[in-house]
Amino acid sequence: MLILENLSKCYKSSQQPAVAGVFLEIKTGVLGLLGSNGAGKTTLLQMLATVTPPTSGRIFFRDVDVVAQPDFLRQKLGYLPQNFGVYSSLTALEFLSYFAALKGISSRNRPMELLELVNLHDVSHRPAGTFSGGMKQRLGIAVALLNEPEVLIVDEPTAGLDPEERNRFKSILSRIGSERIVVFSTHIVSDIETVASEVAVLHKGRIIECASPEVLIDRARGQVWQAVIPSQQLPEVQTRYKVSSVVQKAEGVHLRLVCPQKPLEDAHLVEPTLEEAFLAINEPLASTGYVSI
Ligand SMILES: Nc1ncnc2c1ncn2[C@@H]1O[C@H](COP(=O)(O)OP(=O)(O)OP(=O)(O)O)[C@@H](O)[C@H]1O
Repeated sequence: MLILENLSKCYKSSQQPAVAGVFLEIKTGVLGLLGSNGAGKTTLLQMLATVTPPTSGRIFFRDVDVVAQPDFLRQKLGYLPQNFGVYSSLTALEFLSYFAALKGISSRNRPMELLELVNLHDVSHRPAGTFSGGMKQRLGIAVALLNEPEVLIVDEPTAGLDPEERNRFKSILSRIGSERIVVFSTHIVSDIETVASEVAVLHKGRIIECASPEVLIDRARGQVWQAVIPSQQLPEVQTRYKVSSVVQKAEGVHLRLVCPQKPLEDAHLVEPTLEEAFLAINEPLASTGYVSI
């Protein structure tokens, strides 16, 4: 288990802390760290990955304080940073073999085993520079897994990927998360939906929610409504309520909105989506620009 205790990070150039007083207990499984741009996700993951030290607070891995002893976690850690780059002229196999040598991995078979795991074995002899964004990300995961880490940290892995690549990537993360700690950050709610066993929501450096997707959806039951309104009423409804979807049809505008009480006379309750569960959490989230794709 990874335990974050009152973790904070203040950069010298900024008056606001990037991460402020975070407490978290991270167990085996996939933790999705959800937050809008600038919420502090990268800073938090960099502290977890022992790349940057916290200004205050502690991180424990198996009861060892890894702020004081970073090497204890580093040996058991895989980290895929946000801007992972490949050496374009090296083939996937050469690239992995190069990192295997750097990390002191003696098994000659390990690079090919990992290329199979991330489904790149068929293109192992292709230069990595010719790969799509998703293929490069999968190669990055293979690099992060070289040392068989117990903790895998992945920063915004699905940014810029098409839906098919995104799904492939998520299924790899969920397979890895069945036996290790995986922490990945995103600002896309639908990324969390199918892969994360727990979700922590970061807002202005603070964790404002941490629960499983099922619990979050359950809490939103009774607060999500569907209604059909004339299109001229839409601007007013949008200013008064948290509207989660709008579909224009011949008979009027079909909309879904999040509200603790019945908002409109003809509204009826519907099953919440995870995105609506986030809208229901509290006010700041409504304006943080989460997108569902
Ligand atoms: N090296 C740095 N020096 C000063 N301020 C920084 C530094 N890195 C991040 N920040 C600031 O800390 C805050 C959190 O940034 P961070 O990159 O951790 O957020 P994020 O949630 O990962 O954002 P994004 O989704 O855009 O990557 C922001 O206000 C950012 O401007």
